[in-house]
Amino acid sequence: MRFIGRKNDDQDSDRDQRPDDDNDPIGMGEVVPLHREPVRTDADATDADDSRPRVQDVIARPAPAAESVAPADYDVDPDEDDEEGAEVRPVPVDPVPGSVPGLFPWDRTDERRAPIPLWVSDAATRKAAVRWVGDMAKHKAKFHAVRTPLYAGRVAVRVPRGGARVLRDYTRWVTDAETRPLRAEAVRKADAVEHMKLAQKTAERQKARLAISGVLAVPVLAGLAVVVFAAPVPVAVLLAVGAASWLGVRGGTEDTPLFGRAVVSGKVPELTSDMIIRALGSLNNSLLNNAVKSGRGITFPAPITREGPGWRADIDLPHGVTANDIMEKRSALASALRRPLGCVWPEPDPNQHEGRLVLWVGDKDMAQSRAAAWPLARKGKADLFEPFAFATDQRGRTVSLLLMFANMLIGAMPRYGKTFALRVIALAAALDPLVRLYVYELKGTGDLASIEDSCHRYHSGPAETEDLEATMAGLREIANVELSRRAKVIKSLPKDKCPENKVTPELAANKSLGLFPILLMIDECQELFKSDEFGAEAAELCEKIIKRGPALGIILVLATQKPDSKSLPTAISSNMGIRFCLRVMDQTANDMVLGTSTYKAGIRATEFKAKDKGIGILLGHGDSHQTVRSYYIDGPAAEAIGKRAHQLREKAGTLSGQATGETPQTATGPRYSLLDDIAAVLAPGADKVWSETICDRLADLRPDVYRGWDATGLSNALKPHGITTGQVWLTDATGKGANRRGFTRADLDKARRAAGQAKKTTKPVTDSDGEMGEEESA
Ligand SMILES: Nc1ncnc2c1ncn2[C@@H]1O[C@H](COP(=O)(O)OP(=O)(O)OP(=O)(O)O)[C@@H](O)[C@H]1O
Repeated sequence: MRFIGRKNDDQDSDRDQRPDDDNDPIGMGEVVPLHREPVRTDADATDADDSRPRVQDVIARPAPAAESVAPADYDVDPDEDDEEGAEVRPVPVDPVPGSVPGLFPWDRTDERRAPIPLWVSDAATRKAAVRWVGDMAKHKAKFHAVRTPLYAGRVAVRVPRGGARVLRDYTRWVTDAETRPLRAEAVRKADAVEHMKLAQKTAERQKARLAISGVLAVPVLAGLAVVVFAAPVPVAVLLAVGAASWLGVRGGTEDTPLFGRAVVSGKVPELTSDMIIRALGSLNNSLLNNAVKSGRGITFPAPITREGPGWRADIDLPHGVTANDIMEKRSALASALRRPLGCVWPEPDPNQHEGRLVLWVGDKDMAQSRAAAWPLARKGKADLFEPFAFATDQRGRTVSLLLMFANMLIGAMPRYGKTFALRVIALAAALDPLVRLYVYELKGTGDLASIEDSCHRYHSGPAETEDLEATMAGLREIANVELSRRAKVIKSLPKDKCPENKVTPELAANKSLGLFPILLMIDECQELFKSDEFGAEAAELCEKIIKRGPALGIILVLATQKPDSKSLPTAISSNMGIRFCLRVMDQTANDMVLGTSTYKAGIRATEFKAKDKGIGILLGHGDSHQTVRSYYIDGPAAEAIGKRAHQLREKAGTLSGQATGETPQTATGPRYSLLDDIAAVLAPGADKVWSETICDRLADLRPDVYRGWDATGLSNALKPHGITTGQVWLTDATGKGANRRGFTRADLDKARRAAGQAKKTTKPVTDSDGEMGEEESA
């Protein structure tokens, strides 16, 4: 039993020396923890208040017999404590023996080991095994096929020697050569009787063997004659090759076998409990050191087994040491185990206590292990309401991602796999025909072009003004229009159809509601955020989407190669739900992508090396972070998947926007400006107007652009132009006065003048429906 509070000094020192002695910490037989009941000393008697039980007054003494501990002893009545003359009565604090769960086997929470080995039950491990056998067979066939001429040469050289050996062995057999030493020994001992016995036996054997040879010679010679004179040439050649090979093998020496070895045994050292304990003891952790020294405190709740291409050990660390403590020292652990860093993966077990460590040690460095094929690469659809395969973990198991109701940030230094990771997400979303795709790639290399013809909006460009404007158009369309439209639709739905006030698969599938999931993806988003012209507005719009989008079925995925506060506003980095950080150089970048203090907590993408392409830390998708490698989908594979996605959408009738051939209104497309359009529909002489009136008139003016706009959307669209809407008193057509949201002509004129000054020459602008035009000088 254990104590709460303080024991006497002797006990403490003893306990220090024996940290794991559960049963007898002070060497006095079983001890129970005790509260001090009213202690009747003279000093206490003078001050009744001091006699109340206090935690630091806990004492210990030999345990009473278990049965003498009545449950009533657990109730300590504080009033009783105050009674003068009460006896010192120890009160156990541990539960009554027998009341603890675990007394009966069915009360225990023992983990059951899987009856079927993992390589049979786990599809990934099974696939890895089958793949290994196939690969090995292929490799051996290729290895020996290439060496065939060499083997033929060796056979030719060895056939005479092989023939001579066969002849020698035959002669030895016929002449009973193996008994020759016995006969010689009999001669040496001058044992005539023994010699005669042996000689007679030998003569009999020789006779019998010659007879056998004579009988066998007939079919052998006949067969030989048939092969030479009558057998078809291929059969004769095959038999000749077989015989020559046999003689060649017989003619070889042990040092130079006929066939070379196709595989040099690269034995991976086994992982043993001794190795693990020694390694844990070298991590400079005093609790671990004590446990290693005393030989107690580190236990293995399950045998060390093979799991996937590596070894798995489940370890219960000493009390007070957490799995996180070990993860922080992964590199020291790898050094202690004498394995490359990319092979050593300590992790917590989310289903167990904090001190349970799962240590997986791979046979190969993660970066060198073979990349698995993406499960959706050849067939299948995706459903963004369900997790889709995004990556594999160190053990080759699929790691799935549920993007619905979340946002995602991907960050890394250049050339470490951001775009490849984005490609997996983009292709998965493209394979869900319900999802509307807005894809902006500001590197300009067309890395995501494979899904262009499935996208509602797609733009790829080297972050020039027009590329940023195209991206802003998409952002405005979603943040200023879609968000409020969707919120209205959801609000108007009956409770039984939308109980959680968020988009459900059923609502998304109902085309008339327009609540299809939207995936907005911006690669190299730092280009947008650091732009003087668009940065602030982009940050504001993204924040809006991040906060309100998930419930409304809108998913924002951002990728950046420059995770610093200027290139990635904190309001955005701190609100992203899912994060994937590939290799970064420093703590700041690490914490920007993965979240504040993650570096300190030992979650470090800085530890990846130059070879760790596509490998990163994924956080926010499950209970704990994971090191994963995104699926590798190269250009041609992406093209093929993109084509399939387009066909799926065509069949489902969900192609829209640019995918249907609609030309986005770019800088060279139709030219118009929101401010000019408002000026055009504002009644002459009116010095103020309601937003809803302007929305109706704008929809009449350009239905393709302004249809569906409401007062909120208009306010959002006007904000970047410096116009704030507010309550405006006007009378309606019936002459009834009312206060509604609107703005003044003075504000409109001011904004148009400002726009004119900012752009003396005409310059492309985007409106809030994502269409682009040109704003002219006022
Ligand atoms: N999952 C992966 N497995 C193996 N290699 C990968 C993986 N992902 C990326 N790579 C390799 O890394 C290289 C760079 O990838 P990618 O183009 O995605 O980098 P990036 O971070 O987007 O670069 P940039 O910052 O220049 O945009 C690729 O050419 C590819 O060879």
